[in-house]
Amino acid sequence: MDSIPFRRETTWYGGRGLFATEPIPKGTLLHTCPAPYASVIYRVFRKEVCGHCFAYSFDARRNAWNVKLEAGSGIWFCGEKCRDDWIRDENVGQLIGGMNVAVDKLAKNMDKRAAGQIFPPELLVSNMTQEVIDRAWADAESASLPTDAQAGSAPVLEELELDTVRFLLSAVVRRYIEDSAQTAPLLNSWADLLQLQNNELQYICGRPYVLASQLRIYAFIRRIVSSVPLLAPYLATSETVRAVLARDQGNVFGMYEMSQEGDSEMLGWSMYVSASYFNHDCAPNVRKERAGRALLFYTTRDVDLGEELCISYIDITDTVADRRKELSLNWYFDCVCQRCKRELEKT
Ligand SMILES: C[S@@+](CC[C@H](N)C(=O)[O-])C[C@H]1O[C@@H](n2cnc3c(N)ncnc32)[C@H](O)[C@@H]1O
Repeated sequence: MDSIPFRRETTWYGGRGLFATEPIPKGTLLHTCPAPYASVIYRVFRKEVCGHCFAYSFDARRNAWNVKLEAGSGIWFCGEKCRDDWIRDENVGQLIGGMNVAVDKLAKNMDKRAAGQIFPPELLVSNMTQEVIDRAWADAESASLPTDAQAGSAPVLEELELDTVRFLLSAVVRRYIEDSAQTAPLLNSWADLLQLQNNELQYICGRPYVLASQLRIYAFIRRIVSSVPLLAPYLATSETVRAVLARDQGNVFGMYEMSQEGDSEMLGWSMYVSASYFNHDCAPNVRKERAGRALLFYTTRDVDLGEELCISYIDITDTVADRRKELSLNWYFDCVCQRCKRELEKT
């Protein structure tokens, strides 16, 4: 099929979705996202997973990890091709490698005894509003950067927060690459990313402690980037970091590796902008497949003209109650799909 057989439209239940513009046979490759806009491999997997193609690279025959380090980057690769492609496409100006090393260095200097501390405590309010959030970010922006004499006073971050730092930095570098036009955006631009659903208020209202965590992350990133003149403009305000954080929840994809036994392990997460327009259905007609850095979307059955194209965000073998709970808790919506409707009517 030469043309794209779907288009983006407003759904009857709010927001946008993708709808078939012609009948589409089962097994059709609908959409390919060649590379994520931003991504991170969990630190614990960094030496086991290729930093470019995201392959889990344990060599069972040699009982050894197959991944080779690109010196000075803090990133490991399954082989030379991935390393060279990464240097060419991702590590423009050695920014990502440099950022990774700087994150590791600053993280080492954190006072681990203080890990987990939550501040400022006044942000732990249960009646979180957009106004409280906006004010907190404005205060964080106007806070002055520590002087060299205070170099040891880096904000203390937990492991997942440090992974979030790396995820955000990958977005900052991607934005810089786009602006400096060193390579054309592969598929999605910063402007496209900004069009994604913003879940900031829902996320923070549901988990008020997240706001203080996000501000610590921003303070940590400012410390790292203040010494990199090319990236400093993106951190002068909180716009870039806040925009990505607001779209992280509810729009990103887990990076999974399937074992031969059929278990899946989450290795990290990534943001593929165009792929985020697939809504959820508990009886989906589209499945996604990761092929290296790319995400591919295939129809799982024949689709009629005008039908919405949906993937599943969760384990659809769960009961209707469990599915709805999961979607509400972690995806912030009440599912309107026909399967939920049918199953709810029976209960
Ligand atoms: C990844 S986004 C999908 C694109 C989104 N509709 C938009 O306009 O940006 C996920 C959001 O879409 C909506 N959504 C997706 N599947 C849904 C469903 N089955 N029922 C109700 N809302 C759904 C929810 O607002 C959810 O937070």
